[in-house]
Amino acid sequence: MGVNANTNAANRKVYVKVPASTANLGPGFDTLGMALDLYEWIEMGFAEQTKIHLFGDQVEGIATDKTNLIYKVAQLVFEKAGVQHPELEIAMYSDIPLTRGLGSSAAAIVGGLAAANALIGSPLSDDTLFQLATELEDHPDNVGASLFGGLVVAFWDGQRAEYIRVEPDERLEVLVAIPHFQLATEKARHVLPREQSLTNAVFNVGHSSVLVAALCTGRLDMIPRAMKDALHQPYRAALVPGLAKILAEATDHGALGVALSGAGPTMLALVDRSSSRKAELEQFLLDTLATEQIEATLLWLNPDRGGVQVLTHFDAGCTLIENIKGDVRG
Ligand SMILES: Nc1ncnc2c1ncn2[C@@H]1O[C@H](COP(=O)(O)OP(=O)(O)O)[C@@H](O)[C@H]1O
Ligand SMILES: N[C@@H](CCOP(=O)(O)O)C(=O)O
Repeated sequence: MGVNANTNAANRKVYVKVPASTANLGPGFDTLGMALDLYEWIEMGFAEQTKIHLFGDQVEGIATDKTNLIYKVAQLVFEKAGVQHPELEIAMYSDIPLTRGLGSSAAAIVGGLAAANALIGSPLSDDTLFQLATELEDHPDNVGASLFGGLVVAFWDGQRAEYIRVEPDERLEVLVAIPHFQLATEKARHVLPREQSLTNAVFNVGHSSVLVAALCTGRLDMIPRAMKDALHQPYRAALVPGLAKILAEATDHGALGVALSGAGPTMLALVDRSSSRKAELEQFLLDTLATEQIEATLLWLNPDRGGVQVLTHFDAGCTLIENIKGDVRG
């Protein structure tokens, strides 16, 4: 994370850009995450009175008072650093859809932590931010990916989270089908059984291990067999019409592997970017969801490799939205 620190300026502002993420990648329940090139931007500065401005289509229902998640995580950073800044001006623009399994809450947490830390001169290390983010999100897969970018293999034992970042294979492209309905992660976790069989545990340890090894060694041919799960997708399929068929058949239509993205309802296919079957895969996903009367948006994405970025080239005279349009998105 690059930081432009100037801690003394009361009118100082920082800007961060934070990627969306897909968690689990099938068998890696709560342990495998990949950052995606879909972003949220946050501007944060000190203020006399707290003001929160939200821009974009993906902000419905987000609080604009001190209950806002970004405000609250910023206060955690200040507390941890031993400073007090109760009044903040925050602006946020996001392209990450809410409650769809693309890590919007993790992006808000990571973006809020990174912005607040940069605002006070970055006293907290990346590892401290990762520990804080994992505790807040309750699992390290999304937050690790949004923080560090790329593919993050992680675990959390309730005390500490550990991770290894893996560079995603250049050949990997991602197709997501984002249904036009929301599914809160909390609800999708409630359908999971508290206890699992040894058979399921062994199935997932094996598949997840081989999937990680395949992703680390460029064995894309192994992804179709390794990207299978017994711990969460079978239970969550009841919440996402069409998921069971898509999981069973997408590899027959050109996907390397397919999974529920995070807790859903978005479905994600890994695709070899040189594949000649992209249109066939798109049609299969749309037809399957249409049969279930599910409207969905398809998006082609790439892995994000940089994770959260503290931006230094924003124009302090512009609003966040003007900056994003002008400088970031061209
Ligand atoms: N930018 C944001 N600012 C504040 N809260 C946010 C932001 N993004 C997400 N959230 C909170 O996170 C919730 C979605 O989290 P969750 O159910 O885990 O879904 P997902 O992370 O898959 O999008 C939203 O309903 C909202 O409460
Ligand atoms: N491992 C978690 C991931 C939730 O991700 P989200 O993007 O849906 O918030 C889970 O599967 O519950």
